[in-house]
Amino acid sequence: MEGKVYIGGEEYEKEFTPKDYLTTYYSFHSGPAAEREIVKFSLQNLHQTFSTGGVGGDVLIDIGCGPTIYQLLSACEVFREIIATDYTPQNLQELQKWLKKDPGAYDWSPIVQHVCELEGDSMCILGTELSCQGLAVISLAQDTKLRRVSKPVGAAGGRVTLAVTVSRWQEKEAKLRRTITRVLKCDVTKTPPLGSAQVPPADCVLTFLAMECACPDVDTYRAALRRLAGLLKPGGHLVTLVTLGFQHYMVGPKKFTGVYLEKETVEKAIQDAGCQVLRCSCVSLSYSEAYCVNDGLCFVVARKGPGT
Ligand SMILES: C[S@@+](CC[C@H](N)C(=O)[O-])C[C@H]1O[C@@H](n2cnc3c(N)ncnc32)[C@H](O)[C@@H]1O
Repeated sequence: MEGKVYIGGEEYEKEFTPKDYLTTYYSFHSGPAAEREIVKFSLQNLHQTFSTGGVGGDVLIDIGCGPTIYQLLSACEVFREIIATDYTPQNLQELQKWLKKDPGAYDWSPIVQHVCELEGDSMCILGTELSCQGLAVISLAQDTKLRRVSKPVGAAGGRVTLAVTVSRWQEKEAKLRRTITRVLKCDVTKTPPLGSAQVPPADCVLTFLAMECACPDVDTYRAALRRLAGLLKPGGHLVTLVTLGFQHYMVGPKKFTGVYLEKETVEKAIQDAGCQVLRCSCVSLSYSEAYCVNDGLCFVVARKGPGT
């Protein structure tokens, strides 16, 4: 219905179309620059957090994962198990399609390749035979893509040594598929948020762009963050990306709203949930106006206190 605005929970089940959401916000190469820059900001922060940032462990729970996997590409290198959760059944089905390599699954490969580049791909030195025409022969494993070959760094006795950079994006996809062990329903407005599902205390709870959509007001947002902190081990990390000044966003022709948040409200809610903010990076990036009205983004890493 024209002009209708939807809000978290049940309306997502009726109105949210995963493919519309994915093509609008995650068409990495072919979509608008604003959406691409936001994805790059997310991937850069996630890469930093899960490589040099010291966040890792046994279990990561992604809350409000939607139909997306980009937010888990760096984490899958440093967690034994990832539990992906969302409110909306069709989002969980879309995620399952990707996990099962269904032919209709969304193609995440441009984003996976970008993460592999952030991680430096892999540089290897190959000793290769020279062919009778004097060309170096390089054999690559089936799941690697050649990115760069340097000038020879050495040559002796019919063999030449080359520095080669290969992209291992398919290996990365396989690793993420292995690491996501469970896909569960969640509702952050309910206690417990994962219903009757038994999950171990998490080393990390990650939630990207979901709480501001799931919660209609600040009190609900604050209560939801307390529930998320309740899923963490003492000393575990909360990693979140929040749309600041959020008013609404479009999923195909449907308009969804949520809670308008400022940086201070986010930080205070995290602290009052028993977590210490370790890092808070806010940027003035906004989505294309036709898709989403917001005023910047905030990436936060926080740690749950020992006695909470
Ligand atoms: C904007 S999407 C974010 C999806 C994904 N995390 C991303 O980064 O693109 C918002 C998500 O919040 C979820 N959501 C809505 N209400 C919720 C609730 N009560 N509990 C948990 N998730 C909810 C929706 O199903 C949707 O997947």
